[in-house]
Amino acid sequence: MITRRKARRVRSGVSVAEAQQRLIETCLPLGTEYVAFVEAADRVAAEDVMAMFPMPRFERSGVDGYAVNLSVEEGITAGKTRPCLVVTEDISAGSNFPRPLDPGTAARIMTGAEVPERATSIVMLEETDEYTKGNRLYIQLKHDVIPGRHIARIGEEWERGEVLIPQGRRLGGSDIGLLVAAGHRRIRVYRKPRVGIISIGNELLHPRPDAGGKMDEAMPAGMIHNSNGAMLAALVRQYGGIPYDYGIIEDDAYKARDFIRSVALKTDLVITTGAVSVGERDVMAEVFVRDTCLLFNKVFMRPGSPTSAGLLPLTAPGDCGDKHIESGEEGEEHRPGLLLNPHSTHRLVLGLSGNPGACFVGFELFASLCIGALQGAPFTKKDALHAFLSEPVLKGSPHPRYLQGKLRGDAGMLLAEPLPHARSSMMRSVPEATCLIVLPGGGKPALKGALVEIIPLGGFR
Ligand SMILES: Nc1nc2c(c(=O)[nH]1)N[C@H]1C(S)=C(S)[C@@H](COP(=O)(O)OP(=O)(O)OC[C@H]3O[C@@H](n4cnc5c(N)ncnc54)[C@H](O)[C@@H]3O)O[C@H]1N2
Ligand code: MOO
Repeated sequence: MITRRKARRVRSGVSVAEAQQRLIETCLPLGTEYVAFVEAADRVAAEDVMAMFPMPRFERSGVDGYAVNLSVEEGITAGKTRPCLVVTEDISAGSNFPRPLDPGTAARIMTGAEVPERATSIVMLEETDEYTKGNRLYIQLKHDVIPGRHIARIGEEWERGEVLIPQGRRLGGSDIGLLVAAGHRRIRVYRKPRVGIISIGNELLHPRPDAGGKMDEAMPAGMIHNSNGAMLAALVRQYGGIPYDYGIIEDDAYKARDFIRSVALKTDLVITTGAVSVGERDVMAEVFVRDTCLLFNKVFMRPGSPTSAGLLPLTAPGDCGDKHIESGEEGEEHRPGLLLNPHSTHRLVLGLSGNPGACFVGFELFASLCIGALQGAPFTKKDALHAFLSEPVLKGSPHPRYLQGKLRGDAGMLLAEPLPHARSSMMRSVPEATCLIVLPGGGKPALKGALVEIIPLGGFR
């Protein structure tokens, strides 16, 4: 039997990339559902969307002007007098079946209107002089007329059956415009992951959102507000999940496990914050080793090194937790084989640090990927870019650091500025951060002007 103390110390450390890979392997896309286009923003397409008809569907005028029926010789006059045409029709956008245009005549036509049959070109309004004779309208052409000008041909933009929106695409406003233009009223999307959020710590006070006013009046010494729970819920929503904030639980490993299991049964992913380190009350450290199929419980990074993840069996305590305890020695790697269907039998529990800065970084590096993968959004690994460090970072670290930073341009170069309160225990800088600055491990300081990897923060598409 493993002791409680040992459970907290048995650590299975991995790199950030390995931790991301292990998480992604367990996050299979959830089921799908149809939503109306008005509900589809920020959802992920679960099917290829094909055009129901070509675009344009009819020959369309690109300008306000006159449709003309002229032979090439009549239109391109090589210095001879340009033709004068009688206007026989007035075609506005939305008119159906305009009458075919007789040779040598013109029809007034608006942008977006259907071009009449036998029209050879559209002449812009500005390129004609209009005059009336008797009660008839005529136009005098001021320039040569190039055949086919300003006529958008059927299927010029897309043909019927072409894939316009690929499966796996997170839908923005422009995708929804395309969806409707292509003839669809609804789209099949992946279900939004339900994400249970649990904050652990006896020092935490629940900020009741409905209480109104300031919250600090009756706050006992030693207590703090559960700001991580609120932050995580908002971040989950930002990344397309549905947050369920289950509030605060006390530092008791068995109660924590049972509570987490009850949350896991109602959600698709559980995120906890706090109690993952090595302290006496760090009960999540115990839960991960004893009760889950551990994926990792240490990541070689700062901040957030105690970040942990495991698959919690949904039925009675599964034997995979026990297996890890039997074989687990301090620092030894133990990883379950990939489960065939983690959704149905187990639930992924991601344990983020309680330190607010570390909790934020952990969310951006790990939780956001899980929420994306559960929605079928392609795994982008948060593409890394590079920028020049605007200030030196003197404090080295044996493990890579993920510093909150702000991106700005200077003389055409991208600079990454480390933020002053970018510490694990602090959250003041978090709202200002637009990237994470990745500083390699090895203990050396990073110099001003060094080219560093950056991970832009925010949504993914
Ligand atoms: N002896 C050691 N101590 C610590 C180690 C270590 O290796 N050995 N690691 C340190 C590192 S690194 C980190 S990070 C923290 C991680 O601690 P936990 O994730 O277990 O978090 P807690 O101990 O529960 O809390 C840390 C800190 O954050 C505050 N907190 C917790 N929950 C919330 C919340 N929901 N909202 C706002 N603030 C929260 C909590 O009050 C603490 O101040 O451990 C180091 N220690
Ligand atoms: O890993 Mo901790 O988040 O550095 O302070």
